[in-house]
Amino acid sequence: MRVCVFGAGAIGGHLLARLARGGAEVSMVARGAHLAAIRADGLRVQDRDEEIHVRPAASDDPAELGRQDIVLTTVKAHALPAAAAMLAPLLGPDTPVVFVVNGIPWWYFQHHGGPLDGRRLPRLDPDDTILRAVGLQRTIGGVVYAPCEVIAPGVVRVEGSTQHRLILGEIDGRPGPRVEALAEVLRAGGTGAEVTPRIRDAVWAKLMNNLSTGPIAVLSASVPQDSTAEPAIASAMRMAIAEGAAIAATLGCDASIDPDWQMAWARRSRHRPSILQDLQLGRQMEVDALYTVPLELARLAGVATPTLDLLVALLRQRARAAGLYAD
Ligand SMILES: NC(=O)C1=CN([C@@H]2O[C@H](COP(=O)(O)OP(=O)(O)OC[C@H]3O[C@@H](n4cnc5c(N)ncnc54)[C@H](OP(=O)(O)O)[C@@H]3O)[C@@H](O)[C@H]2O)C=CC1
Ligand SMILES: CC(C)(CO)C(=O)C(=O)O
Repeated sequence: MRVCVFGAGAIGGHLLARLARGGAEVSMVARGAHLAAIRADGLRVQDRDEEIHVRPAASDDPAELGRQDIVLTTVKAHALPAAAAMLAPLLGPDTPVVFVVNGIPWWYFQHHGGPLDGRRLPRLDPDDTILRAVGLQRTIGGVVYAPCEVIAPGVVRVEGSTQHRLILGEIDGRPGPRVEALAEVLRAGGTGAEVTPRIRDAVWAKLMNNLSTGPIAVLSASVPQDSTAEPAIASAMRMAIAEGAAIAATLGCDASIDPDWQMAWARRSRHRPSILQDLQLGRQMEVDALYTVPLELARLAGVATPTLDLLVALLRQRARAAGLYAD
């Protein structure tokens, strides 16, 4: 199976290493110092007590990598429109594209059913750029659990505080050999992979994690383990989970998150949530998919979210003040 990971930073590097170990013929689109390091010395992924060293074909020009059996995009949500516009050389007539991304994905209401079916999310896909470049037939949803960080160009570290897994789902819920085949290679590579007919449930379940830990991490400049030690913060995290679950339920999803499990994870985690990494590294912050849009959906669904309203307003203000978000 020829697989290209477009935007192989932290998450993409982790998945690429597992795909390579599972037997896929892997390539990656990257750029800058990270690309230069990988071209010179391969990609090193430190996962708990082992290091996976791979030497994938790597380029900033997809035309050099050619047509693939499957493409995974692992760029931040705000980088997707530009990335989508570059995908064409990687796509054969039937090449699927898995969008591995946190937050509400651009395709959320496509094949959704009911009165909201087909609704666009212009904050995530302005002018339908992604929709037009990729199309719905190719689109597969991807939700990932794996706390990762690029710790030096060409080097990714994966934290061990959670069970690593990629959850895959066709956006119309049909069972599909293409998602099963990818999951199989990932499992062979030693990481978790699941296929679900209800990918939107998985989107919301993961969002509970980001809603409860991301804004607080940014505002306190702390990892979850340190924040949860403060009772008032831990209580705000529980409120955020309850409000997020209420939005999901009103939109017909089961976020099926056990708040005690989520809090127990937070108490163990010394991972810098990726939104805090963005702030501290001076990178554009992934605010809209993870925070602005979920609250817009809350308003659409008529759900009150007072705790999240405050946390997200403060986060947006912090991101603007840092010059890493404009809106
Ligand atoms: N990190 C984590 O622990 C987790 C992250 N996630 C989610 O996964 C997604 C990816 O996050 P993460 O891996 O942390 O992000 P990273 O920034 O580490 O990786 C994205 C990579 O894509 C590159 N990129 C972006 N646009 C292009 C382009 N046009 N051409 C070539 N390369 C490009 C970036 O390069 P450059 O740096 O030059 O912009 C960067 O190397 C996000 O939605 C995030 O929320 C989910 C679970 C955990
Ligand atoms: C918090 C975490 C690691 C959850 O897997 C995440 O999604 C992120 O860092 O953005």
